[in-house]
Amino acid sequence: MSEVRALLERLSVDGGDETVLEYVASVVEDPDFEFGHDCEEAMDAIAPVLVDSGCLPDDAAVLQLCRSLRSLLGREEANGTSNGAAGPGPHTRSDFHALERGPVLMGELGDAAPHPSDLLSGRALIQGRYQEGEEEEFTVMRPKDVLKLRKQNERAEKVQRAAFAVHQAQALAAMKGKRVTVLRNAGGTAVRDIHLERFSVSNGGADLIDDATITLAHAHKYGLVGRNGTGKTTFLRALAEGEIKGVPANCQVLHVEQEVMGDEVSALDAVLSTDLERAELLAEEQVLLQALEEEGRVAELAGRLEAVSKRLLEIDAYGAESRAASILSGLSFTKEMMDRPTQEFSGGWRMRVALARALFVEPDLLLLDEPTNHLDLHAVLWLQDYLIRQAHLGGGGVGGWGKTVIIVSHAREFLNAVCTDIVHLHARTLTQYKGDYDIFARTFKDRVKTSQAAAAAQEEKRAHMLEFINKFRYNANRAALVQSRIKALERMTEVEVIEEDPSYVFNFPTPTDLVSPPVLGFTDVDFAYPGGPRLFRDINFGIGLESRFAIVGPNGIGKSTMLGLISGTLEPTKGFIHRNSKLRLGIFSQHHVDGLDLALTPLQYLAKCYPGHKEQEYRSHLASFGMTAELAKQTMYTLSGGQKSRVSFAKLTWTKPHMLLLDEPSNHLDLDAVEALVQGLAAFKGAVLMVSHDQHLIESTVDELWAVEDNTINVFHGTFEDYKKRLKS
Ligand SMILES: Nc1ncnc2c1ncn2[C@@H]1O[C@H](COP(=O)(O)OP(=O)(O)OP(=O)(O)O)[C@@H](O)[C@H]1O
Ligand SMILES: Nc1ncnc2c1ncn2[C@@H]1O[C@H](COP(=O)(O)OP(=O)(O)OP(=O)(O)O)[C@@H](O)[C@H]1O
Repeated sequence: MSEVRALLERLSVDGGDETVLEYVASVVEDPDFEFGHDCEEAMDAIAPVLVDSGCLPDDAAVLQLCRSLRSLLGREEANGTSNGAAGPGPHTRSDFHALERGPVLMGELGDAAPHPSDLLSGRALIQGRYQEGEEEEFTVMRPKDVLKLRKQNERAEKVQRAAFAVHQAQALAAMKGKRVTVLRNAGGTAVRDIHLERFSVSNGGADLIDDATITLAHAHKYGLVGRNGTGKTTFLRALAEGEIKGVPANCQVLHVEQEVMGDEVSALDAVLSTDLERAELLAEEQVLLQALEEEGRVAELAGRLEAVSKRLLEIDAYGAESRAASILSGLSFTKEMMDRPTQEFSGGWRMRVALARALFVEPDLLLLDEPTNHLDLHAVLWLQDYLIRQAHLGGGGVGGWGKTVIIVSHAREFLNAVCTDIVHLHARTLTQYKGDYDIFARTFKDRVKTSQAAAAAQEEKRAHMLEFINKFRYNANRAALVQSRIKALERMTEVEVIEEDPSYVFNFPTPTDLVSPPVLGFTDVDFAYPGGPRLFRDINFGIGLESRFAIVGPNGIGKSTMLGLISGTLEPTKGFIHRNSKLRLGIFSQHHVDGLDLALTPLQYLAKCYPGHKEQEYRSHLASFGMTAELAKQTMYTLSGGQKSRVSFAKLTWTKPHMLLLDEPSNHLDLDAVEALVQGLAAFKGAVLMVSHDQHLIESTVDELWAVEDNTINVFHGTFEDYKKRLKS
């Protein structure tokens, strides 16, 4: 261990956090690292991460550490100004939080700014990359200043990366610490309605819900809807973490947000093991039976064995396995998959295990966060039926549902099928509506109209009164009337205007060049993953720039694989795929978030992916997918699901592709954004190929359905509704 690392460990609370200390050591040991005047720069770089991770209690402790480190590394300041008493450092934790909004960007450098992308991407002014005609837009900086700025940006990026590492470590620890258990009410009063009164929710300094009050009626199914980034997920988290008052102490709340941790336990056991009482009783039964057999202690053990067996029957312990299996099967697990260790499943499938556990546990309040995003159409239809059917059974208890559910979802059909009520998060308030999504949408529209009409009428009335007052103000005969108008005017209360959300536009740029046919064609293509079964055989088709189709098919049949073959990320095992060398593709993968560098801001990310442009270009491109200037500067791990999707859209369209390959593009997007996507795709002049189970998106954007079945792909002659019926049957 280096001396620096040892010093860090010695001065940290409880020896510090491994990841954080490694990071801090690597930062300060960098020969280019500058401590700055009285360790100012060092504080900038390491104080936030050390304090936020709990390694050091406050900035004062970090300042002392910085001074010790500087002396250890022999980087004392020449004038020796640094030996003052320890006190609060010049930089505070809020500086660090400000960094979550990105490092200093060029817009903040005023006229002295060099070409922004050169700095964003950490390159080039030094290499003399200015293009002709651009000189008038900025004053050329001295190379020394550019280097300094570049270093600042690099340092800021390092801090962002450390913050992200800490965030991930914390999320992992929280996930490990979560215990999901079937709780049985030991004679206490069953949980009925839940009243949440006067609560507020914020995240990273953003106020998301302000002084809201709602009642969750027992066994109702609530759809929680609202624009991307309004705070739905944050609200559910706060509810699950017990941060909102009003949830009774005996109310079990379960939030299905993250997949289960992968280990050697099978999917079926991962579900069954949530019933701790059952597991313990079964184990005890085994021990008792064995003792009876081996030691013959009948008189001593019979009583306990009888009690254990009675309780096992009471809790339907022997029916649990078939119940767990039927849930997993509904979520598209085959028998073989149920016995497979969870560590062998992808994130999406482990998410389904988490969902299966929650359905098995039947908590008093179940919180589902965009459940349909992880499911294939078959599983979505099953879940929909499961929640409705079980709800109608009512009453709860083993086998029944009848518990309260809040579902965050942007899937209109799903919300309509399942929800009894809608909770709308809008303008930092929560409003409850009876009925399904469509009823809510109509009612909300009416409320907006009515409130605007009432406000307009009020305004007109006010204007009339003012006119009267002004006209007769000096008329003694009308003095009483004027006085009464003034009083009435004072008494007039403001009419609350419900603002509609501003409309979105998604702008898919039109390619500036054309590609002549043949654009893309499959000739006798076969495909199998190494060691896997053959997924496609003898596939032949062509795609032009006017093609618009959705690939449909049951789960695991090969839809995403087909998109991979079309895009060239997968090679056929036999046959040939022709792709015009001029063809540019824009690919939105189902797991697009995995491709984002979450420690960066959207601006930094675009500049890294496509260097050599002005900051304003990146900004306006991000804006064309609804990313505001604020969001463009926020580190991406702090963005909501829908906000991250927008960054992916911005990235894939930067090159002005001729063909869009979209795998579940509407997942995470709010309904208005899906509408913007529909309009954007309609206006797009190029090919659109998608995999989706979003009925509205499919019906409004593609001309054909291509169904994958029996190792081949064929045009399906019928609507998506027809296809759904076929899948259900
Ligand atoms: N550090 C931060 N600084 C500023 N804003 C933040 C920070 N962290 C989170 N936020 C904001 O808080 C909000 C959290 O959104 P949340 O994920 O709860 O929204 P959501 O309604 O679930 O969105 P979606 O529909 O896209 O899933 C987002 O707008 C996000 O940008
Ligand atoms: N990289 C891989 N290596 C091996 N097998 C894979 C790989 N990716 C997918 N598979 C398998 O290939 C089959 C087809 O997968 P694919 O993801 O194309 O199906 P899909 O129809 O898109 O499914 P979904 O609806 O779940 O997205 C599945 O059985 C899957 O387990």
